[in-house]
Amino acid sequence: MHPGAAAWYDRRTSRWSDWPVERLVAAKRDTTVSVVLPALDEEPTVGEIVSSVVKLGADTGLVDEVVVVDSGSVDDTAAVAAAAGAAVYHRDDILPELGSRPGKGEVLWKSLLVTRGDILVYVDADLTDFQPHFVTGLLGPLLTDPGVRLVKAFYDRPLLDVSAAGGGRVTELAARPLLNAHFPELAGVVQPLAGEYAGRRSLLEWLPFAAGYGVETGILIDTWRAHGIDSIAQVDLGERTHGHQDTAALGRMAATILHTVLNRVPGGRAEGATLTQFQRKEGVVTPVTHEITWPDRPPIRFAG
Ligand SMILES: O=c1ccn([C@@H]2O[C@H](COP(=O)(O)OP(=O)(O)O[C@H]3O[C@H](CO)[C@@H](O)[C@H](O)[C@H]3O)[C@@H](O)[C@H]2O)c(=O)[nH]1
Ligand SMILES: O=C(O)[C@H](O)COP(=O)(O)O
Repeated sequence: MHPGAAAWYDRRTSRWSDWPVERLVAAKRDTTVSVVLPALDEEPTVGEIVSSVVKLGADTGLVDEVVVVDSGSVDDTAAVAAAAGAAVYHRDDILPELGSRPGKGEVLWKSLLVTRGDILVYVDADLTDFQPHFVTGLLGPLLTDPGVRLVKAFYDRPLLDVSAAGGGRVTELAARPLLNAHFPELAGVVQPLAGEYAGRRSLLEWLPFAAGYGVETGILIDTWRAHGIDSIAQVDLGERTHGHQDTAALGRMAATILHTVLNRVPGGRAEGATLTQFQRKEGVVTPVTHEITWPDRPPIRFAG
């Protein structure tokens, strides 16, 4: 590992149990916290997560608002989330004059306009084992160290037998090799694609947001470039289970992440914005071309 990355790993890695609720309550004072769930057709899971975060807020005061940003769901995600106590916004209703692009990056970017927290905690809406310590663990380094601006989660994924402590397939086959090659100072980040992370508004409002599934990789690289490695911390949250996509969908995710990384390499540039995959249709192998990326959204400070 890059020596700077190894030293960072030792300094900036903690476990959720290092951050007891009482300590965080004492440290929070007048800092406000928004928990944001990006959601595309997550009706089966979103309600339970929202209820659990709302209860955490009511019990401890650590969460000031819970917001779901709907990414174009066709199921009852929005109604279920609202019934569970979230403020729900549809992506098309935020900055409507700019239209809406598909993907997760868009809704995280737009979430900055409908939340007011000094700290934003992002949680995926498809988790099947959400626990309140996902939020408290991510808040720990931010509430106790003013030098920390971004906190990434990592966890075991018990349903997969390969390298439970590692990331998913895109993490191991694309994101990690790319980051080690182009940004070796970030090689100590256990799960760069984790959808659970928290950042200061004062950081996030000044960053561009990469499209779709490039958003995590972009935020990580851009935070490191703007503020250095010690502005980032990571927390072991224990175990996490979530929905899984098929290989073709993950191929498109990997392509988006490849574009995000290459566009941040000095002098680098990814060509095109499409990925051609192949399907057999009525006995004939047929190319299918997907749009996989769009230009970054600019820092919301310049767009809102
Ligand atoms: O167009 C989209 C696609 C996804 N989501 C939501 O984003 C979250 C994560 O999406 P998911 O498809 O479950 O991602 P994974 O396949 O699990 O991908 C992993 O890797 C991605 C790339 O870094 C991260 O964005 C994810 O958070 C991380 O869990 C979920 O709440 C989705 O509903 C949207 O809001 N809009
Ligand atoms: O995080 C990742 O690398 C991708 O989302 C794939 O995860 P999975 O292999 O757990 O489905």
